[in-house]
Amino acid sequence: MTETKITARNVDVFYGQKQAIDNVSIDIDDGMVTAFIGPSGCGKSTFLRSLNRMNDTIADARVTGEIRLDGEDVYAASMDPVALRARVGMVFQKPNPFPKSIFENIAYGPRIHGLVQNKTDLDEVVEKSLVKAGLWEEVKDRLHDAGTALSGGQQQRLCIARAIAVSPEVILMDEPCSALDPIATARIEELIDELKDNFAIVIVTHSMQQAARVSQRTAFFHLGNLVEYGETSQVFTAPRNEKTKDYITGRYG
Ligand SMILES: Nc1ncnc2c1ncn2[C@@H]1O[C@H](COP(=O)(O)OP(=O)(O)OP(=O)(O)O)[C@@H](O)[C@H]1O
Repeated sequence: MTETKITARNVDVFYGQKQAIDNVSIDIDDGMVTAFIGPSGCGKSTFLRSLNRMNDTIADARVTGEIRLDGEDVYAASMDPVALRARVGMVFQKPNPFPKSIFENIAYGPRIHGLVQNKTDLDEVVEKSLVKAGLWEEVKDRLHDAGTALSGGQQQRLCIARAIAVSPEVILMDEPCSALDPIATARIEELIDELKDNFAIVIVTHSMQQAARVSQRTAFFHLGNLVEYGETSQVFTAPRNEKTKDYITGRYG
């Protein structure tokens, strides 16, 4: 049975006086991939970042409305943003490994969140995370090499492994393949498909083909509004809204 992981109600996001997200309400389900699509500047990344309070780091950004993770108010004073971002992890456009070894990239999170008691536990978490991210076989003999020495696609899988290492419930991905070649992209897409059974995944993508390939739900944003949200197959084959139809048929973008 489908379970809702995140509920957003009447969410507005402002940068100073400028409104970037206008009254968005959406339920994001567990155990599947939700794609956010829409023309450049429509607010996809802004809304994505509001789900784990990454907008808190932008000085003049302001979020109103309600966002709940498993019923808990994400913006409550009692919610620790650092703990929240471990529960709702994030993978960015450009792979951004720490300037540390492959091992340390993964070990850092579990250590600071107190998820491991000793070196054996830590080794196990590092291995499991790299296995889940499909990177273990490629790096197991060079765990102490710099993470930045990996290829772009490997670095992105390292960043996914780093997110997984702290046992998140949700993984937010902001155009995770935009800096990758088609082969590395295909590898990440396969990985997203494998991971979806254990996490709720939300992906912002400019590629409608990618949204169609990897997601089960698609949300179409336009000028800060959520125009249409539904099963990916429905949104792509029988869009209910004219604007969605125009966008997916390439009439504007
Ligand atoms: N840090 C910021 N300060 C001020 N305005 C911003 C900031 N980030 C985004 N915006 C504005 O908010 C609006 C939504 O931007 P956002 O990046 O969320 O859109 P997007 O749909 O993800 O775009 P793209 O597909 O080009 O990445 C845009 O008008 C943008 O210029």
